[in-house]
Amino acid sequence: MAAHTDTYLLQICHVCSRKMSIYLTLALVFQVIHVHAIPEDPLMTYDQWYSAGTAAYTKEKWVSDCVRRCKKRVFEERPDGTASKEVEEAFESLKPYDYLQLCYYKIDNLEQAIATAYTFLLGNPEHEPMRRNIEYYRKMPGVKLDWFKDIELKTYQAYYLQALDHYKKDEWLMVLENMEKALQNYYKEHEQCAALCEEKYDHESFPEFYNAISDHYISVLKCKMNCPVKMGRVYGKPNKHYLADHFHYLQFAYYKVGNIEKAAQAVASFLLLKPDDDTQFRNKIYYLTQESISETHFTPRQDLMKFHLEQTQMSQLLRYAEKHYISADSEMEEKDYPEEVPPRNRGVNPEDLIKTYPVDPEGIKEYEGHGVKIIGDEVLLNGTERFAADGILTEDQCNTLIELAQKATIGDGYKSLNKPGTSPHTSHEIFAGLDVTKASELAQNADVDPEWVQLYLDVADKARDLARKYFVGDKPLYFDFTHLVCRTALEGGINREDLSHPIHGDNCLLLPDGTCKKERPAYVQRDYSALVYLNGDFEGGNFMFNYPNKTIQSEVKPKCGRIVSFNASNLHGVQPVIKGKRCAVALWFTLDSNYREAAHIIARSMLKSISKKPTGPKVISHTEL
Ligand SMILES: O=C(O)CCC(=O)C(=O)O
Ligand SMILES: [Fe+2]
Repeated sequence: MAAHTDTYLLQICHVCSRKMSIYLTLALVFQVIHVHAIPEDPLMTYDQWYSAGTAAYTKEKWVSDCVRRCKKRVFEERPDGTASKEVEEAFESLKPYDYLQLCYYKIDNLEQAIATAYTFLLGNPEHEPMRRNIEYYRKMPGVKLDWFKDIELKTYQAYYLQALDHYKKDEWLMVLENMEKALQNYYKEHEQCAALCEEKYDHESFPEFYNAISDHYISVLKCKMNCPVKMGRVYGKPNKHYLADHFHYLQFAYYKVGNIEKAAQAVASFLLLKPDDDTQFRNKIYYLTQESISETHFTPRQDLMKFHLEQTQMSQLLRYAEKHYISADSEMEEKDYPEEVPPRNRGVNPEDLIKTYPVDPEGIKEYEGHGVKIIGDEVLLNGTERFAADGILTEDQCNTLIELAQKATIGDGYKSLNKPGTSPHTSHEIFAGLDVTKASELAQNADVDPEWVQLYLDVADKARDLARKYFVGDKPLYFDFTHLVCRTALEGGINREDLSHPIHGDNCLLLPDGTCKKERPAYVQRDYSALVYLNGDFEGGNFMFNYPNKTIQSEVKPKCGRIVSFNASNLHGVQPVIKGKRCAVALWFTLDSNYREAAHIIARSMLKSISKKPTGPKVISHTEL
């Protein structure tokens, strides 16, 4: 490469390169940072600008093209805020830096030539000519090391890369400091990226007003959904798990500095984004073996939950739009949004064991053996994949488990949603729960009789066995989460219009149109659910299966030893507990071994290690049905 010194050419090149860099800055700035700088030539589109620059470059017409472009001085508004696909792709592969570096070199701006060459090479490490250029620059006299810098690097990426550097050197506190900053800057950058999607939208035709609004909105949503993809590029290379990876490094660094709770939280955050990750699942099992850690510590971080919820809602909206608006080519309808509370007092007093609409007595089957009797099937319970049975626990066993539940922490399991002392679902009840890990810790600390915990684990096993036999046959069914919960009515809730537990599916997000989407943050891994009831001496609190419009399909009145089990997508809820305390063991099962709850295994081994041997016949056996 030979440097030109001709002054005129130098000027022209300067203009060209300025246009290129204005374009670069503007296109990136305009699209990413939302700053409306006024360019020299407001009528030129980005595409025109880009092709002008590249034409001047490729034809080595450093004079004519640049001059022609530079003479055009019209001060109107830029006609197009977006670039074509090809131009966008060129930018993504950092191609403009290739042009720019030569331009800078030709006008003897070595510092910028080096920075642009270096930036290009980072994104295109296999590019031999640029590698040779860099070698050439390195050997030039007067060149400073800090001229080799990445112009494209954003703050969020810079912190991320710094954190990785510290990670390599085992500097854990520095990893934490930089990775936390990287995360906060990622969210900020994402906000800006999403804000830019609100830019004007060019309609191909002239649709009528409502269609125009819908089209625009859909295009904005699509653009916003693409932000994490765009932002996951480091040095021009895509990383699909860029955001999730932050939590991987955070969990390790928090572990290294001894903050196991934050490490567990980071694992849960990672799994929220990438639920089938084996390594993090194994980490989770490992952390669960630590004394201070229980299942409840595996709650994703608030900032991520907020971010993830927004993403999920956007994708739901987009799907909804694609299904109902784009494909059907019709307007979205609001009219069949269901009511929040199902119609009650349908003239039937829920006194019977099971109330169904309609009732089919023929559907009742006796389930032979071992004291368990199926009292409700798909016909009786008026829906698919569901059953109810009696006799899974004796009165004594129910009382023991209720006693164990007294040790439950208020709000346990729903920490993030719950005001202390009330239920996450209704302000008229107290909600307190105990998971198996917590229960076994209580046994270990001699706060409860280990037999009680053994009973808790055994009834969970029995419920799982029943569900497996009823729904899946020979395949294994794993525990996903197990929770002993009591809901206690507060005074003065007689005329309540709310529910104890709003209508929901256990593995999906219920949308206003009554469909239930299997998407995070719902626990999509859950395949079957079961409730084992421990008492019936309270008012209200019937379990119900519901139609998508939230009206009732069938009800189950809780009583000691009764189990209701169903496909986790079945819509269901709990009617308000008007008086007294309602206790149950809630269980969620999964067919996916990646999600198996390690807590049961750990709890059993904890119990084994407790010297006090269980006595008496309270423990139920894992009998075949
Ligand atoms: O307690 C019940 O009957 C149902 C509770 C429930 O649906 C849940 O916790 O997801
Ligand atoms: Fe549920």
